[in-house]
Amino acid sequence: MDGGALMTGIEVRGATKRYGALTAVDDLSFTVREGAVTAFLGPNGAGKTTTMRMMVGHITPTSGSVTIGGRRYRDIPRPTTVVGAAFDAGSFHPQHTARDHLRIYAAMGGHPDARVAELLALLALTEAAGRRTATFSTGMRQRLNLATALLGDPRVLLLDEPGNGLDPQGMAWLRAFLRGLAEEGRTVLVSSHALGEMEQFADDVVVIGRGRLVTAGPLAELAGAAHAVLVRTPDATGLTKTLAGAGHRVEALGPQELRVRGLDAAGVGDLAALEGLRIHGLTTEHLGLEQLFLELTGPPGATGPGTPADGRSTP
Ligand SMILES: Nc1ncnc2c1ncn2[C@@H]1O[C@H](COP(=O)(O)OP(=O)(O)OP(=O)(O)O)[C@@H](O)[C@H]1O
Repeated sequence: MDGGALMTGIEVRGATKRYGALTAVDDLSFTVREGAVTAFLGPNGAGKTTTMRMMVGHITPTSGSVTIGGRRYRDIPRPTTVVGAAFDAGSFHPQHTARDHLRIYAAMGGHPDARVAELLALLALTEAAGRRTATFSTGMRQRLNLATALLGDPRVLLLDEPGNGLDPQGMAWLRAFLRGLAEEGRTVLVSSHALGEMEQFADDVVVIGRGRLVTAGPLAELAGAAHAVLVRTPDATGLTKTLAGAGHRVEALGPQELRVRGLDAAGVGDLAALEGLRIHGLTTEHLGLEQLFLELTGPPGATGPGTPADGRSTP
């Protein structure tokens, strides 16, 4: 996520949006790189939609800037050829057919009419093309929304909760589809509050809470950092003292079982060896993104980001 490859990357710099006394987005900075799927994560009301709407100029930041390929959306000529955005999948005119809908948006964006049939085929909507959108299922709506965003063959895709309401099959299809777009070199930013969904296919994550950045970076790095080590030791008391003294979090699971955070298995073994403490077993426990997310954003009602975990174990 370095700033070098920002041809069609997204750059959010100190973006703030206030609504009266409420600060929906608060001095937010992050970048989104091309050729990757970036999961934009946060609990309800965190400010994801507000931030994404700033990217396409629907909302003007109170301060700070949001640029795509170094330009504000409104300064991009024929912007829908560069940026495709999908927000509310429920906002189609109910009497329009899928084909009508796409033809109207194609005309508005100056895209060739032939693109409509191409996209209907790509999104498996050809058979339903003549049906009124009022009769569409959630999955069809989400696919029509994606088709609309793709009309201008944009290099940048901003998708607000595209997985909302999808069944497991629909979700599997969406994951493969978005990965394909990223592999073509596109910038794909996908918001979600359903974190388990994103864990399976995102390259990078940006986590926000209460309008502020909580963390951003490659998912693998974050998930790698979020592990615990389960230790079996007859010297639990001594090892707890040693580990806690070195600043690591230790939880007693039983008389001879500890869970350690902040250190990998080799580190635990080395510290124990230094102190002449016996280790009978070391297991690394990987935390899923869901657990990581809870740790980062805190449980509902927590006072701020970074609230420590409540010590629950993962299955
Ligand atoms: N037009 C508005 N006027 C006043 N407050 C607003 C407005 N739009 C959003 N907000 C508030 O800003 C905060 C962020 O909202 P936003 O919709 O961006 O969050 P979100 O992360 O997309 O949430 P969700 O996952 O629930 O969609 C919320 O507290 C919301 O109530």
